[in-house]
This record gives sequence, C-alpha cells and structure tokens, in this order.
Amino acid sequence: MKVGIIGYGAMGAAFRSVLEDEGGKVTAVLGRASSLARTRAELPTSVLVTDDVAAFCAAVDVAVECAGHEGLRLHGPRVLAAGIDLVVASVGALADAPTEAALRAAAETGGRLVIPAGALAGLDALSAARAAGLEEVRYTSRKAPRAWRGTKAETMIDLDAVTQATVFFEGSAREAALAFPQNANVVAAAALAGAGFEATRVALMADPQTSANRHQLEARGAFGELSLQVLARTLEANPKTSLLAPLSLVRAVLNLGRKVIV
Ligand SMILES: NC(=O)C1=CN([C@@H]2O[C@H](COP(=O)(O)OP(=O)(O)OC[C@H]3O[C@@H](n4cnc5c(N)ncnc54)[C@H](OP(=O)(O)O)[C@@H]3O)[C@@H](O)[C@H]2O)C=CC1
Ligand SMILES: O=C([O-])CC(=O)C(=O)O
Repeated sequence: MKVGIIGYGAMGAAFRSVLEDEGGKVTAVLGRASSLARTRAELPTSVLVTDDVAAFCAAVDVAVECAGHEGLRLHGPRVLAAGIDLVVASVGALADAPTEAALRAAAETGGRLVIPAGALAGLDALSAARAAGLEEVRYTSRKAPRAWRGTKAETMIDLDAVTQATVFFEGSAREAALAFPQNANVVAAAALAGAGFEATRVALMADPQTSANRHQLEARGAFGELSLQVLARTLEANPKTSLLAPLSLVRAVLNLGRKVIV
C-alpha cells in the first residue's frame, strides 16, 4: 500500500515514523508551496513532496490528512474523487455543513472517508450504542495552558494567570469544533459516531497542573452507561496534539489493508 500524507507537521511526521516502524511505506507528501523546501529536507528523496494534488493522487493508494481544517476542506474532496481512501485527522472540519456535504458526496462515488477515533477512545462503543438510542453524551477536554495558546481560549481566559483547572468553554460539539480547530477534533469524531454535532455537549478546560491531554467521555442510553478517560502524552513538536492521534491514524491505515480487522 502506497501511503500519502497531506500536511507534514507534528502529526504527519509522527504518523510517518510509526507507520514505517510498523512496515508501512509513505510515498508522497502534499504540502503548501511555502513549506515544500523544509519538508523536502526532512524526507528521503524517494518520497514525492509536492503541492500538486494530481501528482500526489497518482503516487498513492491511501491518503492521510494531517493538514488542519483548511487543508482537509481544500484537498479532501479532490483526493476522494480520485478514488483514494482518505483517513482524516481534522474531523472537526465536518462541523462545517458544506465541508461535510462535499466530503460525503465525493466519497459516494470515490474513495472511502475514514474517521478514526484520534486521541479519544470509546467511539466503537458509542457508535454501537447509538442503534439502541443515546440519551446523553458529554466530552470534557483538559489541557495545559500552553496547549490553548494561539487559540480563541486566549480571549476567554487569562492563560498566564490560571492557577487551577478552569472551564472556559461550554457548548455543543459543533460550536467547539468550529471555534477550536486545532484542539476539538476528537469531539467531532465522537459526535459523528454517537449523538451528532448538536446533542453532544462539550466542556474545555485549561489546567496548569497537567502536561498531558486529558479526554473524558461520558454517555448514557438504552445500552447503559459509559465513562472513560484518556490521559494522553503530547507530541514534543506540538503540545496541542496527543501521541495517540497519529497512532490512531496508523491503525486506521493498516486496517484498510487487512483481512482480519480488530
Ligand atoms: N483527530 C485528532 O485526534 C486530532 C486531530 N488533529 C488535527 O490534525 C491537524 C494537524 O496537527 P499537527 O500536525 O499537530 O499540526 P501542525 O500545525 O504541527 O501541522 C499542520 C501541518 O499542515 C500543513 N498544512 C496547512 N495547510 C495545508 C494545506 N492547505 N495543504 C497541505 N498542508 C497544509 C502545515 O504546513 P505549513 O508548514 O505550511 O504551515 C503543517 O505542516 C490539526 O490541525 C488538527 O486539525 C490534531 C490533534 C488530534
Ligand atoms: O490531540 C488531542 O489531544 C486532541 C486534539 O487536539 C483534537 O481533538 O484536536
């Protein structure tokens, strides 16, 4: 399987490293023109590094998006339309209805759109439980103040002055995913798996006592109750992003080529 990466930042690089440890092969990277030289320098010459979507599509069987909401919106539909399966990290982009519609329409006749759990756990149970009816789904994210820098959180809470775990946002999964494109992709995946973007409730917290990303998921329905917590190590290159996220992308890609899928 020839694997392509769209967006080679912290997640893309971690994904490639783990995929290759697991025996997979990255054959192409699609980046922005402004960062091609930097990306080229980080990769062996056998990997195509390009900003040309057609050339990228010709070089891969499967694509993994690690490029942020705008990157998924720009490239996702074209990659799917070329018949290439697309595993996405920036799931929160689907909280924008036209983007969700464009991706679903392209997947209808093209490659499959794969939405992995990313840094969260429990999406299998949530998705299964939905068939019997979900009454409540709540997600809470707790990250160090530095993980919220450069985001809308800076206008909601004084990240330099926070001394204890503090909630600075409460709302729906749609509101969270659109307002925090670098930090609330997991709740978009939970919403798509379970109760939907409106009914899935979200709280976001800054916690100066933690260096990990803490994800909590609670659900209640006809199936019973679910309560879980992921205390995730973050990537050195980006404290917003949990290591579990690129690991989840690797699992999703490898499962596409397996006969026995767990
Ligand atoms: N599902 C999940 O669990 C998680 C999902 N995410 C999502 O993954 C994304 C990537 O995370 P991370 O790697 O840590 O972020 P980074 O900021 O480290 O990397 C993003 C990369 O995407 C590139 N990029 C931006 N726009 C485009 C574009 N139009 N085409 C191609 N490449 C582009 C950037 O390139 P440049 O150098 O030019 O800026 C950069 O290299 C996040 O933005 C978020 O949406 C993140 C964490 C968890
Ligand atoms: O990596 C994480 O901890 C989760 C994250 O940023 C996201 O969902 O966007």
